[in-house]
Amino acid sequence: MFAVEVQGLSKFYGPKVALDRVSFSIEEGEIVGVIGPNGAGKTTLIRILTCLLKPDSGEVRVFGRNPCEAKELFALLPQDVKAHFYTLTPRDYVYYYLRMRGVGRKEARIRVKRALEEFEISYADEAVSTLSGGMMRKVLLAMVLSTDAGLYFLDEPTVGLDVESRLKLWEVLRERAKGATIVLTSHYLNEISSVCDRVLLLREGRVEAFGRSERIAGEYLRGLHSKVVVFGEVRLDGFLTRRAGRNTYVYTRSKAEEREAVEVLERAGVPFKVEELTIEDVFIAGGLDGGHR
Ligand SMILES: Nc1ncnc2c1ncn2[C@@H]1O[C@H](COP(=O)(O)OP(=O)(O)OP(=O)(O)O)[C@@H](O)[C@H]1O
Repeated sequence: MFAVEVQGLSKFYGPKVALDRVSFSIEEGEIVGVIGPNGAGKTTLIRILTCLLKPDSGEVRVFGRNPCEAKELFALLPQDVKAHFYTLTPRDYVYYYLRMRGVGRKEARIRVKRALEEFEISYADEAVSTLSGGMMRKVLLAMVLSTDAGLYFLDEPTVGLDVESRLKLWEVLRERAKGATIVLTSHYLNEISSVCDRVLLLREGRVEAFGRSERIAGEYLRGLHSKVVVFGEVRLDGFLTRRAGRNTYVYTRSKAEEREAVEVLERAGVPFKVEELTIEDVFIAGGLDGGHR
């Protein structure tokens, strides 16, 4: 049985199409990253899969059931949690969440300890009103992942997390995927491709691609060979270049072109680094963000 199955799913907000005949299925035990530019429909999709929003048309199945009848089988970390119980502590959050999901007192206490340790939450007994955004995000992650759900939906789990916490999360997710399915959205494209088995690329409400990130990158970046990251502003005529803050990305089409770019940059004495193409380049060089593909 598929963990998630979606057929011809569409969702409109008034005249606006948020999801347009979306179809895909996710195997049990997979980690799938839903990616796409702002407004692509990622959150709308997660909300429909978790019974927070009704689709206008199409079929949605979570472990073979309507999502609203499968709530005990999945756990959700929403994109933004607007209201908090300010006097409660991280320990209370995880504990009461588990109790609400029917876990007994003793078992809940064991799992709270494990979850707080797993995410290295050293502030477990402080009121959540004193926590920073990133600290709170970690608490919510520990809370959601403390359950033994068969399926986790994590909408932007890394927002506000520092690098170390992000890497920790990827490690926890890889471990958790040994017995569960995980669907997550994130804007950290390179990290998402290292943690996810497959990525679902949405654009303007449609499935643009679904598969291994290397395959998608290969397909969309056909004709490109490598990326030269130049630490500064340069103009290289005849090359596909993109400005990235203080850096310039120079895309080469062949090994010969890469050598040519390297020689020019060495002669000019500009520092640079040659990198392999990744899924992030699909957005930067492939024009998915700019919509001119
Ligand atoms: N409540 C709403 N009312 C009207 N339009 C909405 C509503 N929610 C989302 N939309 C529109 O639907 C489209 C998809 O939005 P959604 O939030 O699903 O995108 P997203 O991919 O999650 O974006 P982001 O990366 O910015 O979080 C967007 O064009 C958005 O403007």
